[in-house]
Amino acid sequence: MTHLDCRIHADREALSRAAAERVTALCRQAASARGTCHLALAGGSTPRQLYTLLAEPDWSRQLPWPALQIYFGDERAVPPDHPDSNYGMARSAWLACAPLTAGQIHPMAADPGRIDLDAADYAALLERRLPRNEAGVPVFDLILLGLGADGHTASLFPDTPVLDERTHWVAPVYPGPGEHWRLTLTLPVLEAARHLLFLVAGADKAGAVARVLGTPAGADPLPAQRIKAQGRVEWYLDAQAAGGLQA
Ligand SMILES: O=C1O[C@H](COP(=O)(O)O)[C@@H](O)[C@H](O)[C@H]1O
Repeated sequence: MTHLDCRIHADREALSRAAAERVTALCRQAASARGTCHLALAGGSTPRQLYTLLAEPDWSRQLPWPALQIYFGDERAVPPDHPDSNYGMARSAWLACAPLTAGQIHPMAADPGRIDLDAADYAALLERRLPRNEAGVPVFDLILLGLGADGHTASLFPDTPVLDERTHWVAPVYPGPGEHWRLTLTLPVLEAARHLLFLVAGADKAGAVARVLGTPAGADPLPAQRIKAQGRVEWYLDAQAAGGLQA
């Protein structure tokens, strides 16, 4: 990865406040430089507190609302009101009270019965709405990401074929028995983004963080280690998640 930048915060609360400040600043920068900010949200437990903060008036008034276009980095094939829906979580924590029109929010619809078509539809949406780089890859201004204890990011799981996907911008993933099918942005899209912001909290992530940030990629890199970012990558960790890094 290039331009690696890692910040360690005392706890989840401090991490979320710092991330709210950074996300707000990056959205404002994109809006003033290019008129639009194409922002992809992460799901999972870590960003919920960030979204809740962004819904508060002090943060909300700083966001360039008319310029925001909101997308998702990954999604499970569940209805929006399902507890595992990334869109459902972002909607209840933030988007439901945001001054956005429906046309500014782009949930990643995923239905297990037509998952390939859903992937193609979301990729086509990205091609229509986002600027593209010289290789034709849609370019986000900012993608928020998390890191699972197993090293997955977005829904790029270790040892799944999606890690080799270079020609489709959105792909289906089946993480394993008992799991929902998912859709995810693929590595070329993460790599083309202007900014990637990883938010990682909790002691269960310490091993994955130490491996991704503290060791060379080696022969069997974790999904997050495979990202050859063309833009800037920033890691916001809490002290527990950073616990395996050398001081
Ligand atoms: O499965 C997922 O997990 C990752 C990490 O989530 P967290 O709960 O450990 O914060 C998340 O980034 C991704 O969007 C989600 O679908």
